[in-house]
Amino acid sequence: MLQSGHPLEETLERLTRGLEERDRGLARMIAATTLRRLGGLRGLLRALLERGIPDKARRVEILLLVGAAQILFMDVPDHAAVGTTVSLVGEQASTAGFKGLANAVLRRIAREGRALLPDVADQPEWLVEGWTAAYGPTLGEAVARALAREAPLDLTAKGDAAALAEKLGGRLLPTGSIRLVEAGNVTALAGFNEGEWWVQDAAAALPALLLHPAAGMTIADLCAAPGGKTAQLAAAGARVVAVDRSAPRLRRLKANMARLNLAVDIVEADATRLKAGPFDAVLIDAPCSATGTIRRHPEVAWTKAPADIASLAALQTRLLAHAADLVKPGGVLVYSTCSLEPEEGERQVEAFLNAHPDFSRLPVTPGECGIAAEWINAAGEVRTLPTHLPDEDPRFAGLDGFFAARLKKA
Ligand SMILES: C[S@@+](CC[C@H](N)C(=O)[O-])C[C@H]1O[C@@H](n2cnc3c(N)ncnc32)[C@H](O)[C@@H]1O
Repeated sequence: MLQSGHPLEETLERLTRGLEERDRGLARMIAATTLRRLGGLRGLLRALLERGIPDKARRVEILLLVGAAQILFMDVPDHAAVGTTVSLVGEQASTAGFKGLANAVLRRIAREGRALLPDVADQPEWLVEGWTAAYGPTLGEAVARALAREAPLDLTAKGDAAALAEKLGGRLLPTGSIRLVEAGNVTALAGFNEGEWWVQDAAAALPALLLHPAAGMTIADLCAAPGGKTAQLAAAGARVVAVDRSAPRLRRLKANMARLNLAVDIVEADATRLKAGPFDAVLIDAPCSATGTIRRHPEVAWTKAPADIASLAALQTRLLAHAADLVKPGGVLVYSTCSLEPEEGERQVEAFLNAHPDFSRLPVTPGECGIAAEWINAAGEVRTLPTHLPDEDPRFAGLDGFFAARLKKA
């Protein structure tokens, strides 16, 4: 998966087909924990294996990472983690010769525990350096640490959020999202089949709120699938034109709207060439590196490279430039990304405003839509971080890293 760049969920879906739900859950947890802690775990193996592992036995390294993750970060009994890993190493002729080594390394990790972990970040260095440059050394490192934690489950209610929070025993956040921990299988939660809510990180719900959607407004959602923000706009009564260039993703959007019983116009198109509008409001929830979602998708940290950020930023620039023409005079444009990288957020908007003097920021104000002052930057844009929304109980803490700017056309 790390080589192919395929998403973790997709890979697990394929590899665990046919397993019982409990075993699938355990496999998911082992894989996600290994990826969340990959930086530290790799450093640990480098320190313990003075001579390294030959390239032809890469599988041994992967098994050791997975074994160490279970010993150091999961409730799996040490003897079980050691035993399973060593027998997997012994299963293939090409790696069987490393059984003794695997046994010795894992037993040492079990004996000495987390004290053995080197003082290195769990996220790739180039990303940590970028966050340190963007947010300062203290906050940048705190962001990297917060991204290694598991995220809670946030839901957006189609109707009365307070009533739904009570029904599900969840916590109602100031922005209207509902936060649950240890929810298990989401499709088994009350109200799923009835279309009363959908899964959406609390920060991901902010861009649509900034438009103050209401009946009588026509809104183009230019990068709409799978439809989290489309659903918010439609549930508020707006007429929504949901555009996306991916047919499979639009099929998911369609299924989601059917479950939620929401009607939207669906258009399969490249939004950089779309001929439509002008609209009262346009939302661009642009494709991005998704580094703000590493808590939920830990593979993102290891499957993205600096060149991806540059090419995504170029696409974002084109999307913004074309969207400018789709907004009617006096209308509003919200641009958002689930990225922590300023190239995909703050700098994108700065460049757009320099090139489009008919647009200006419509700053977000503290308290608007329940948005805390801490989540708003000096320019009046939303910049959430995984360190935001702290809580005594870490299972309830954090937000995805999101950027959202609201711009008004003269
Ligand atoms: C961040 S996701 C959108 C998530 C969605 N707004 C939500 O809240 O559920 C970005 C989407 O942009 C779409 N996309 C990428 N390039 C596009 C383009 N040129 N035109 C239209 N859609 C595009 C992708 O297919 C993807 O579905």
